[in-house]
Amino acid sequence: MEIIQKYFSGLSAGQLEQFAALEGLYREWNEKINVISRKDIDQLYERHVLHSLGIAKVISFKPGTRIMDVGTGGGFPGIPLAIMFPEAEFLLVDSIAKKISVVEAVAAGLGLTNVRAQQNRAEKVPGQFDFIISRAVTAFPKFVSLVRTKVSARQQNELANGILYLKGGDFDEELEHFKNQVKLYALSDFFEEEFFETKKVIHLELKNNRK
Ligand SMILES: C[S@@+](CC[C@H](N)C(=O)[O-])C[C@H]1O[C@@H](n2cnc3c(N)ncnc32)[C@H](O)[C@@H]1O
Repeated sequence: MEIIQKYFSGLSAGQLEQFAALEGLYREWNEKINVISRKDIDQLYERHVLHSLGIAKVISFKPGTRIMDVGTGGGFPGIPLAIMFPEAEFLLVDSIAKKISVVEAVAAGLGLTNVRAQQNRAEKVPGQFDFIISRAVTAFPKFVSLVRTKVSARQQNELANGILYLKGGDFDEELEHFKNQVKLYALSDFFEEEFFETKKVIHLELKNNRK
């Protein structure tokens, strides 16, 4: 929990309470439905919460921004970002119903009013969003093809609407086709822990977003 305050000052008492409550909620729910590996749950704040908040180092979502988290699993990166940006609207989507039930329970436990959860395949979700966020779902080119039509043309943030994808390791090959279109933000520029050494936020602006 201290690791969140180390990198994000100015959180309200309510936000601090919500971040603090995550550990108990995930421990409780992870016993019923496994959404986080046992090894990782001991490092929940670094590997899941702070990693998700890497996106908050790249953009501060304006109030009213609509964000879809695709393949959210137990709620990452969507839940920590929904705590961070209470005035932005988050739709957390996963194709597996059990995972969505964990997301709903955690969001209710935190009292988050800006989170909706939907069991669906990303490509079937109706509507459009300013940003599609995601971590660890599929190879980048496939991901782009899944969500290409889901990005709204109405711009309301400094960063152009599109995809914000959390990736680690060597993904040069996956980005080959998008080389001149993506912008990479190294999380090691923001966070000093070894876990973030190769972690990046990939931003891809998506235009031509008609169906
Ligand atoms: C490895 S997990 C990652 C979960 C979470 N994003 C995280 O980083 O902890 C990938 C998740 O993506 C979901 N998924 C894969 N393809 C999907 C699709 N087309 N639409 C919705 N969910 C999908 C899977 O059900 C799974 O829960």
